[in-house]
Amino acid sequence: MPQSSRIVLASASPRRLELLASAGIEFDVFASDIPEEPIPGEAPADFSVRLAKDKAVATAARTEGRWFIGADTIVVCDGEIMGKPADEADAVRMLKKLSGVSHEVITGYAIYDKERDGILCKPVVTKVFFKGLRDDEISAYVATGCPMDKAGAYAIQGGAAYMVERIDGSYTNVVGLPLCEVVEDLRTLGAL
Ligand SMILES: Cc1cn([C@H]2C[C@H](O)[C@@H](COP(=O)(O)OP(=O)(O)OP(=O)(O)O)O2)c(=O)[nH]c1=O
Repeated sequence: MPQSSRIVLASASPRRLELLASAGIEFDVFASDIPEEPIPGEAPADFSVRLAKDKAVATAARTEGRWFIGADTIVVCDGEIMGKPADEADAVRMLKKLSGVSHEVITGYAIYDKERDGILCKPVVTKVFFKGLRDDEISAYVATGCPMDKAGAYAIQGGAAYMVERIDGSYTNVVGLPLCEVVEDLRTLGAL
């Protein structure tokens, strides 16, 4: 594939890589290093889209390629934006808050076309309903270490699968990349 037509996934997330690869798309991967802090008063969806854009554009500035995909996943529960937990105590706190209630998972994504200097970006929202969690379920799950690099301290595709009663919306969006939307946009842009 010529350098100029390459798709680049601007991410260190193994979940995003697996999802995009599962669609049969050829791409390169370069991790971005963007600070992930909300601006006071920033709406959750705006925050996730801003980070997605920053990841895509920052990676494009230092890497060969044409289309750069950035994404950011957050959990929003009762107005709180949950990124990755700071430590195990924070993971326990997050899971206790998610127990027995519904929350939103928002993945903002951006596709930056370096050649045209244009960007397409949007947030995708999935509603997730958790069963009530017992304290021993939470502590056993946190002890696995799995929650530590996941927004909201859980992985729907991993050890937290049994905690999810149902979802309303895209499953791949919860895992980290709304595949249906991203593939459709790549086609519309002429990247595929
Ligand atoms: C809610 C949820 C999140 N996650 C993951 C997806 C993301 O990798 C992570 C949220 O962190 P992000 O900051 O969105 O992504 P990242 O730091 O892992 O990767 P990068 O910024 O380099 O693209 O949480 C799951 O794997 N399963 C889930 O059920």
